Amino acid sequence: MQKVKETAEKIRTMEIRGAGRIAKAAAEAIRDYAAELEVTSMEEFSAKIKEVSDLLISTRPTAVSLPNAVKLASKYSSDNVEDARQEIIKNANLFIERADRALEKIGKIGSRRIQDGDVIMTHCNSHAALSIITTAFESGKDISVYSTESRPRCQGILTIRHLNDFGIPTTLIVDSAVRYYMKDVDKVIVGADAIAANGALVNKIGTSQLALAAHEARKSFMVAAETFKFSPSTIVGNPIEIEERDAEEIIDPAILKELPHVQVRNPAFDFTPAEYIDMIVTDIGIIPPAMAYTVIKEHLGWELGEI
Ligand SMILES: O=P(O)(O)OC[C@H]1O[C@H](OP(=O)(O)O)[C@H](O)[C@@H]1O
Repeated sequence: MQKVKETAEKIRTMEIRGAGRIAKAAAEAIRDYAAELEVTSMEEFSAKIKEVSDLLISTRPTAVSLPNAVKLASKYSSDNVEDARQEIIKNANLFIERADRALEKIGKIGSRRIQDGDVIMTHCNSHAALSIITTAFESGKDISVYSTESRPRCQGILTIRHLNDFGIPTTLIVDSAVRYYMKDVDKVIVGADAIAANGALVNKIGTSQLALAAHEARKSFMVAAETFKFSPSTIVGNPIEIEERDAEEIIDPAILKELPHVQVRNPAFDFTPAEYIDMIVTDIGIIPPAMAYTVIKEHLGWELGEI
């Protein structure tokens, strides 16, 4: 349990972050917990697996990859402990392998849509979006990137380091410079924390500003998302909760204490409506946002069981 608690804490504090990475970390945590779990009955086994699943899911509320991963990894049908344990180990490993393969596939599929000479803008730090960009560059395309700072956690710094390691010409800009530079950009590529059944995207706060600016400037807006980023529960109209993080990510609490009339809001994500999205690059191919429901139904729904 201690190891699961540590992983949960790392996800909560964002030491482990990125919708895909937290999903993989949760699957690993459940697998290792199940492998070592000592119980005397199946009831106890089920209760313990549920307890760790709930703990992991509670760490961050928005990225649907997390509950999807937990549900897929902790799935078992056997009614004896040893077989159920082996099922969980197998399902968790399957999820982890699938997640790694998905990133590669998204890179291959998405990079075909990048033209030689393209200037790309990206936001935050998405491993899926970066897979497209670096695959295109490695296939010999002469591209360059504008990367936003992505306040308040500044994940843009991770992105520029990654792009720099590949030797990709990159410009770091503040979030408020997105519209100013959009005229110089050919394509916007962002990741996803969740995609709703109606094709709306939930991603790092500020993503919808990139989408609006791209729409205004008639630039292409591409989303890179593994199929496990699609949200099954949105089929039945459940909303996706937007995580609001601590004020101290934005302002020193000592300063805030001196300002009794000031409050701070710090939503970590926003919604981009489907009409601003040209395509979603998934591991099963490129789809228009209107096909989100089909992805959930045919590639997630059955595996996740009852919504
Ligand atoms: O799964 P990958 O593509 O890496 O990232 C997807 C998204 O997850 C991140 O969330 P956070 O930084 O954990 O809040 C960003 O919003 C990013 O766009």
